[in-house]
Amino acid sequence: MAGALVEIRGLAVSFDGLPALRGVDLAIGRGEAVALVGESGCGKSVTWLAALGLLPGKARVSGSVTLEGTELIGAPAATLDRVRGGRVAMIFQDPASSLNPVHRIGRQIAEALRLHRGLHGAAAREEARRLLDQVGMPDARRRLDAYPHELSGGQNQRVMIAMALAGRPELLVADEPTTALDVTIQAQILELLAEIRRDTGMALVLVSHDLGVVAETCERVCVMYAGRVVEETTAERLFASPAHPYARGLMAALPPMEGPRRPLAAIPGGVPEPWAMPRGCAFAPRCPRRGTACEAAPPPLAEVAPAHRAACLYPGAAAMVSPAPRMVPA
Ligand SMILES: Nc1ncnc2c1ncn2[C@@H]1O[C@H](COP(=O)(O)OP(=O)(O)OP(=O)(O)O)[C@@H](O)[C@H]1O
Repeated sequence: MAGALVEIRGLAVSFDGLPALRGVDLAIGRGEAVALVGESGCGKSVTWLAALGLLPGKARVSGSVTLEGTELIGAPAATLDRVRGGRVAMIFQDPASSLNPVHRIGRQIAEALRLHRGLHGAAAREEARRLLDQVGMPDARRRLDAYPHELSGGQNQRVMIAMALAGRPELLVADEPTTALDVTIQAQILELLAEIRRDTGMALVLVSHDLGVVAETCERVCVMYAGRVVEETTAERLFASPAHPYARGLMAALPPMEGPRRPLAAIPGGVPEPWAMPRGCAFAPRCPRRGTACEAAPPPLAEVAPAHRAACLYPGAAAMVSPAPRMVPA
């Protein structure tokens, strides 16, 4: 993507010699909202933890992640410290485990403001209050003195978002930000993220396994499978005409919006274990449309239509009886 804010190329990660990411390619434009979806363990979180240098020391990382041209993989700790919580912020599923239980939330937000904006004392406290107001915390001034255990899960997630905003990020990565919350609160938090994006122009990456959440919040969707991006297009197009059989399976597993209830179509089989990764397409063992070519080498992520890429030799709508493989340049 020309002039991308973040460009990820060939990102590979392994733990103890076992692959978790196997060459992820992904670009995020300025102000864009992109969803990363896929089954548990496909590498959605590891992608961003690797990008921000947050993986444990045993992780082996290769490939490239650039933030407006600055390489982050292997960057000095000081560079990563400035980027994390500054230009790129990340929030996680369980706010309680990210907040410090023994410090008042005002102090925790003020600390983020000190680190990333050099604010101290009354100025930091006033800005912390403003941020809590911005994230819709009721009675923000009084809440500055609360401890995390005195707030609800939804309120703690708002605190996490306020802390993330403290560094005026250009990109917020929200990793399953609503999974631990009940349904009505989920909707409020998603609306809040959308509103902040509109107001600040920051880009948003939403990591989620919930396609409903994705459809409402993001313009573009990247579907991951077994450590790779297998399809990437607009949310609208993905829902209307998914090209990769895995994405088609995910769509078929969605409950209908209206009309009579029908049983959920499950994708038979499971994600391959890292120690038994197929040589070719990782989805081939589960794929109703696989051909012998699929087992030879992993298909590249290639354009199937304008602004629509899929890593499949037989992309498209109808199941074919005797498919002819798509020609891919060597
Ligand atoms: N610290 C770690 N040590 C060893 N393996 C790890 C570690 N962190 C992640 N992995 C492995 O990396 C792979 C990708 O994990 P990741 O958490 O990115 O998946 P995910 O798509 O975000 O799943 P979920 O939706 O469950 O969060 C998994 O096989 C996981 O077991």
